Amino acid sequence: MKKLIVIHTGGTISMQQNEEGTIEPSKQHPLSNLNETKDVPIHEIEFYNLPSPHIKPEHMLKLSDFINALLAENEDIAGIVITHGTDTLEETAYFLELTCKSPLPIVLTGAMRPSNEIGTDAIYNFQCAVRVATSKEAIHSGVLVVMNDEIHSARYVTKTSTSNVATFKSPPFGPLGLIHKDKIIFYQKYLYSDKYTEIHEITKEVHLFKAYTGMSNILFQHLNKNNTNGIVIEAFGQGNLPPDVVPVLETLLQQGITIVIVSRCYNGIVQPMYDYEGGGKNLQNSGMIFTNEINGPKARLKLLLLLQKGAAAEEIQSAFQE
Ligand SMILES: NC(=O)C[C@H](N)C(=O)O
Repeated sequence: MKKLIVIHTGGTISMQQNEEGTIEPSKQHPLSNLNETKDVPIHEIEFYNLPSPHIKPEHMLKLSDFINALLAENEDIAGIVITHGTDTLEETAYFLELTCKSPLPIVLTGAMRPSNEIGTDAIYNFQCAVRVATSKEAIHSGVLVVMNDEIHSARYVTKTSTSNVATFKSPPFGPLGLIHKDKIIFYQKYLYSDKYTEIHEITKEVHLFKAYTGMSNILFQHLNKNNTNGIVIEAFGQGNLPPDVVPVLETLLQQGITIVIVSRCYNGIVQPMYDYEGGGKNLQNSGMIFTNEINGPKARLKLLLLLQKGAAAEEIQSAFQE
């Protein structure tokens, strides 16, 4: 029988509530040796024990290298479950989507309440992730996130509530599938596929900004080609910015800094519709790249990987059109 690999990285799912009611990392992983989750042989690895706000792209790269090597060297693996803090889970999931080669299920899960708190979702989410990662339907479905009886794709999933257990949603299209008591059903097929990106280190700097009314150019003025390789901006609506920031952004473009525009709306697409100062048409004419269906943090990771691999301007442009 093929085995399941479980990789723990930390987060609330790895923590315990103490007597004061606050949540802290625990020495012994609370989900280790859980008999009720083990219908398949499980090989467990404590890769990190980090709250997810401590996770950096460097950690993600190490994890992705480890997974690629593990799957290349072993034929007896059915799938992989990764436990992770929920704050940045969607970023690690998308990084793995961009950098892991295998069609085998890679499923991330986490918890909003630690395993010793009333109403914990830790054990249940873990058990569901194990079921999905060992299901045939999950093969060739991209990197998945399993929380609260739902299966989401790494590309679309996002954390929407600070504390509710039903926090993970895929705003544009909903979950790919649902986990029922006796079966797992995929209701949507994941058609999209980001190209595999191979990188070996992280040295590039990509910054993320969010547009707001009266946005000042003060922050952009501190950027230059010596401290910045790329910028992602969550722009207004269909991809528009306040006019005041445009001249400084154009200067940065002239220095060879790549600028990618996503929307700060979580539904709909960006498109160069408006032809006024700061309007999308003007931004695109200046050389900014528009991209859809990924949020700011994910676009930032994608740009980081593309720049890191040394992709030329046309390759970056077409990767963001995928
Ligand atoms: N629910 C959680 O896991 C949140 C926690 N702060 C983390 O991301 O590590």
